[in-house]
Order: sequence, then C-alpha cells, then structure tokens
Amino acid sequence: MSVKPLVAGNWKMNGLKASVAEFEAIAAGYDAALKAKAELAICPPFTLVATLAQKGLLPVGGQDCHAKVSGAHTGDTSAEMLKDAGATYVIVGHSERRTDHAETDAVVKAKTEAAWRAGLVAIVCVGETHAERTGGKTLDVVGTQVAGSLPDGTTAANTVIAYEPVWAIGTGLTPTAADVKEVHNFIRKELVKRFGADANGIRILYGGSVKPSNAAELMAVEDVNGALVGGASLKASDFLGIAAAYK
Ligand SMILES: O=C(CO)COP(=O)(O)O
Repeated sequence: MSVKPLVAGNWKMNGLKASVAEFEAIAAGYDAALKAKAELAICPPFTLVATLAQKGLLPVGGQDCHAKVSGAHTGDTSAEMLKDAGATYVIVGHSERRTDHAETDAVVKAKTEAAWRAGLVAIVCVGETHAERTGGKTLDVVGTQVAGSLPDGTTAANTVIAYEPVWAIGTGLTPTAADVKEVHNFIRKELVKRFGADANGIRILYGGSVKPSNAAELMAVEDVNGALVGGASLKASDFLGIAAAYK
C-alpha cells in the first residue's frame, strides 16, 4: 500500500506574528516536485492557527484540544474551534502534555474522538521515556499507549500516529535506524491486528531531534511515513531541508 508521507512541524510554544513570514517561506519551498512526494503541515500555537490557515498555503493543525465541544473550561480550546479556525490536523497526547498535564491514554483517546467529531485528523503521539527504554520496556509502553489512545474506528483518513521517544525530543539524540524500525514495525502490526489490513495505510511518523542531517536516514526506515518536527520546523530552511528527504 503506498502511503503519502506527512512532514508536520510542531511549533510548540513558539511563534509570534513575525513567524507568519517563516510559514510563507515554507510554503514557497513546497514546490510541485515535493508536493507530489509528501504532504507538509504546520501546527503553530493556537494564536496563529487562524492566521496561517487563512493563507490557504499549507494544512495547519492545533497542538492539543479539549475533549468537549464547549463549556466552562477556562483556557481550553475545542476541536470544533480549531476546525472553525481552519485547521486540518490536531496533535493529541504529545509527551509534553502527557507529562506536564498528566494526560492519560483515556484522555488522549477522548481527545482523538473529539478531533474526529470536529472533522479533524488526529496526530496521536506515543513514545517511551529514557528509563523505559533502558529498562527494556519500549514495546510494552508503546503498545499500551497505542491500545489505550486509539478509539475503535481508527483509519488512515482520520488518524496519524507519531512515535516520539521522550528522550529524543529536543536533545539531539535519536534512536538508531534499527531501533526506529523495530518500533514502527511493531506499531504497524498492532494497528493491523486491531483495525485490519487498511491500517497499512495509517501514517506512522517519527519525531524526536529530526534534522536535515538525519532526515534521509530516518525517513528511509520501513514503516516510517514522515516526521513530526519540533525545533527544526521553526526555520523554513531546516524544515524544507528535512522535507527534501522525500524529493
Ligand atoms: O516533540 C517533537 C515534535 O512534536 C520533537 O521535537 P524536536 O524535533 O525539537 O526534538
């Protein structure tokens, strides 16, 4: 099954009005040759979602959403609000939210359902900590997260998985290609077991210290269908340098 890869930028809590120019520079580099091979998307902070989406240049996503449609939840943003602002995607279950906001798999699952309800594609993040990796628990942890975070009805059209080892995020460290392959193959098997052969079409992104210098090697790994990029998505030249792995 041929799967069009997705290279998504997660700007995290970075980006002011001045960053619109960076987004436009990314879009300018998203030429026909690249478009034919891969999809690019940017997930800016909430404050920029509508501004970037209105440009109509690239798909835009949120970085989190509340599970409910609306209500008394000060500071939160619903999937419906993101959709209304023009978003296509929403990241859910990023490790920075699982850790900083104590988000459990059940919460991530409810947010994934909220994304679908609003007509958004959920980018569901999973990944082990350093202690879990050195303790030999990586596949157990990732398997539990995949099982608990994905609702019944997960398809290639409504969901993207992002494997992001927590210890590789923002550290400059990456797993070996063999380690990435082991986890991505494992996730693929779990998806097919639960959702059937169509799950071969679900994109499984790798995230964690992806840079122009390591993108080609990581993107060539079996069952790696793109990247979720943090720091290197803030500069158009770096982000396009990563996407060039698909040119
Ligand atoms: O967390 C990430 C993307 O969601 C990865 O961040 P870095 O690319 O900065 O390591």
